[in-house]
Amino acid sequence: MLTEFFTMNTIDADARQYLYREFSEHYCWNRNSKSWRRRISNKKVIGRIYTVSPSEGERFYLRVILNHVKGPTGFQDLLTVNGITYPTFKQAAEQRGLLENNNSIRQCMLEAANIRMPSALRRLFATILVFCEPIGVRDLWNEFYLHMVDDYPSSSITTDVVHTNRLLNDLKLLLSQHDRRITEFDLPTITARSNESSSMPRIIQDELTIPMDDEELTLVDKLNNDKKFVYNTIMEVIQHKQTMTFFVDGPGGTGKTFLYRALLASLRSDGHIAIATATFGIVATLLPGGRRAHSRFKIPLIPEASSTCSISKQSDLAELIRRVVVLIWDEALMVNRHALEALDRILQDLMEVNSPFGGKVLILGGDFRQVLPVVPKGTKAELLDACIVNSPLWRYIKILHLTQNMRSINDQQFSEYIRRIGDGIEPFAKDDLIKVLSSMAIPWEGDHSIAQLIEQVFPNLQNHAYNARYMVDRALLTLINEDVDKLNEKIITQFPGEEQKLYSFDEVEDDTQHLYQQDFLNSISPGGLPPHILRLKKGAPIMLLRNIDPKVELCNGTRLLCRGCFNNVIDAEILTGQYAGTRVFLPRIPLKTTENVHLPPICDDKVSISNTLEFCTYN
Ligand SMILES: Nc1ncnc2c1ncn2[C@@H]1O[C@H](COP(=O)(O)OP(=O)(O)OP(=O)(O)O)[C@@H](O)[C@H]1O
Repeated sequence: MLTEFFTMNTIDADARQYLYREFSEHYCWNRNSKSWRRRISNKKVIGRIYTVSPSEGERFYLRVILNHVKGPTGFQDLLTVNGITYPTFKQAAEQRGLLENNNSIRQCMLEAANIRMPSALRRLFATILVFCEPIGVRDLWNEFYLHMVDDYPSSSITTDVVHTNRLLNDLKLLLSQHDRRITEFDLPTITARSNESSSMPRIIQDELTIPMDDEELTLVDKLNNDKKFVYNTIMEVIQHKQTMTFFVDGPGGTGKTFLYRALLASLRSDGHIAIATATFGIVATLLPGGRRAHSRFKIPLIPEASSTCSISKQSDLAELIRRVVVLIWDEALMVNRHALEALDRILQDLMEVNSPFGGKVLILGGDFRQVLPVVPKGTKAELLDACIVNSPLWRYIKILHLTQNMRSINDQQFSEYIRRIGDGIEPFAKDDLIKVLSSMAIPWEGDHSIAQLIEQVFPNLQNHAYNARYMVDRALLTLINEDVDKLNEKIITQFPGEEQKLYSFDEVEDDTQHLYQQDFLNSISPGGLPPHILRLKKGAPIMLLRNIDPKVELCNGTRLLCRGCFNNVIDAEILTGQYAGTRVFLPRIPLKTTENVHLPPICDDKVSISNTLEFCTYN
């Protein structure tokens, strides 16, 4: 059947659009003539390939390739990758990026080193140390040392030791942003300090030296009336060293971020320390020196009623928090109240003050019209219970309101419309559906309306593939991942140039008997994990789904432009924010679902396996 499948692919162009397992859905097998012929009936057929255990060696790798290569014309074709024919299916599968290769971390560094961007390479090396738990760190150091120091100035008297120390100090700084120490890794010892002048902890120095351009200092003068009132109320409390927790409530676009920036600029320019955080990394990037609240305060990822933050009283972070005059937490409504309660507990403990948030001035911000915190598979009651407004702390919070929409100040009709929806007073057109303004809508007239939508949002896409400005201003948003995948599929084909496919390596932890087949794992995308196949082209916009490097604003939600794509690394350019234009390397990193995925139970003659297992992917 397989060799006849090859034959059909040689003679029938239509056949070549299918994988082997899909082929039998369109062609049927004639036992007598031992050949395939096109199906005539519309009967639904499900295609599959016999399962093969990894212990069967080459047969297993042949199956892996068959599950990814459409229209092969023979074994030779399957063994050939980029014009080179490999002696085994295993090698061919590795070359196609279908197998996790022991060597893939080295390959990743190698691919990145060829692009000759030493500072991005140093950052990549630190990312690999933090996320990929590589074996043979010293070998990687030795092999890529020269590439990583390539841009350090050299003179006739510069010794190797100078470069080594400089590189180690740079790595130390990069690792410290992930709360990791360089001494945890098998790297040479630093024999000379960088020019750190004071004994002040690095974390405090960083806060005191957050860069601020002149524009930030002018924001206070530009505040409109409602923001001015909120600003003065907060500043008065800070200046009189009183304690208070505020909640700044404002629909999207009313200038909450603008207000925080004005507050931060005023306080920091007076030499005060003000910590800026947000629930999501991408929101935090809008604030100078902003960090994700969970990572800044070391809040557990899934906080519970009695959780606390893991900050020891003697740590530098504790010292920083003691010196802080104000803490800002944007988009606080989208966080589980247990996270806020954990912060309250740790602040009381660190400050040794028995009042809400240890007597610190805390500014929470958000919009009551936004979505509530996520409680996976939670009931309505559980969802409501998770909101910070239902925390016992809420009664200590003073609410301040912003009302004037500054983002659409020149479009009152839209601004009013958005407010009515948020307040729940826009009349329903039918059931619980509201009518979208006709100026914003493309009428649904069948599938071609999708093409129309794409054309409307990305006009003349082919001519703008590398245009960062063009990409920044455009995005299609949808509610569910399935639609995202469908739209991505359509849009990526419109980009010029050759497509590169990147595959994840999926596995179920503790499934030593390989009861879950690769192709099954590849076919599911549990929450938070990307799809098995990433189709990329140079010039295509991409979005990062993981907090990799908050310092350069590389976090969940950062938008980038693909500048190059290899089997183990993506060369990308940051599109927005302070670091727009910076080139970064994105390696494959292991990802794990935050919760157990309910996989179907597998029953075997001898084995049955529980159906809630952790699912990992290496994307
Ligand atoms: N007083 C002001 N003067 C001029 N522009 C302003 C003012 N306040 C806000 N803006 C502008 O209005 C836009 C929206 O402001 P901002 O992003 O601060 O709102 P937001 O409430 O944080 O919105 P969201 O909740 O959607 O994040 C920004 O472009 C900001 O620069």
